[in-house]
Amino acid sequence: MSKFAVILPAAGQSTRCRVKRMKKPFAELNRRPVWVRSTELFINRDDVAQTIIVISPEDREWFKEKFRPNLAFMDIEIVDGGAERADSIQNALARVKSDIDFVAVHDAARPLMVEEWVDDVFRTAIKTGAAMPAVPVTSTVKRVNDKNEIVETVPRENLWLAQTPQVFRRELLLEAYAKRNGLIATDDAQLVEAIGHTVTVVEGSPMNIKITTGEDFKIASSLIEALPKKDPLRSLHPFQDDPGDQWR
Ligand SMILES: Nc1ccn([C@@H]2O[C@H](COP(=O)(O)OP(=O)(O)OP(=O)(O)O)[C@@H](O)[C@H]2O)c(=O)n1
Ligand SMILES: C[C@](O)(CO)[C@H](O)COP(=O)(O)O
Repeated sequence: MSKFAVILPAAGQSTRCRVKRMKKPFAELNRRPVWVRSTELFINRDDVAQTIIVISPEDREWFKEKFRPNLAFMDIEIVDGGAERADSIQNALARVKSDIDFVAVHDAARPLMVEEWVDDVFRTAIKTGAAMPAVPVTSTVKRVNDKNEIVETVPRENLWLAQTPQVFRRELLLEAYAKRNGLIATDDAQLVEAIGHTVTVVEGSPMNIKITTGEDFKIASSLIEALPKKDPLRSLHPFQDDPGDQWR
């Protein structure tokens, strides 16, 4: 069985969204912290051998104290975040063990992923070396200037919205970050593309939203009940190399 490390970036400043003055990964979504929802998806998987959460240095001691009960039951490493998301990932990547085959990077601010969707991305990454979920753009796309005037209608054919977890062979992601040269990439796939490696998209679900604003909390709260329920028999047979399932 391939061994995966999971990196959960949770070190952002959450400038677009504070809930009771708390940064979004630490706020509660339907009575459970966002970061816990995002982490528990991975921490109990048989194929996940290492879990790292990235926390801003300013939050580190507070985080360890506030979530001591949760952390007590999780074999999870806390790494300091950086100024940009890519800096945070780079810090965590340096701690990934050498016997890890694949690295999955999943925004702690995306608490609505479900197990079978993760299986699909993991399975595709095993086959291709690099995979990520995305959803096709379904609305018309406009480019707008700073006066809110439309300057262009962007052709939306073959445009997809990237999501996470983004999953890469460990050596590939290490090479991509080693050649980053300070590029402020907004996702990890961009760095892998930049070194010429194909990244395969797995069609995802629009329900796998990233909590960015307060409105997203309301959307996420209502979506939780709509998520596919976990198949109780699924965990008895972790995925093998069966044909890639389509997202339900
Ligand atoms: N320097 C950073 C920036 C972002 N993130 C994490 O990357 C994910 C996606 O980033 P985003 O949604 O942009 O979060 P913030 O940067 O906190 O949001 P904002 O831009 O509103 O400050 C989040 O889980 C965030 O905590 C991180 O670990 N380190
Ligand atoms: C990684 C990501 O979630 C893919 O859509 C997105 O790029 C994160 O961007 P952010 O500005 O750091 O939220």
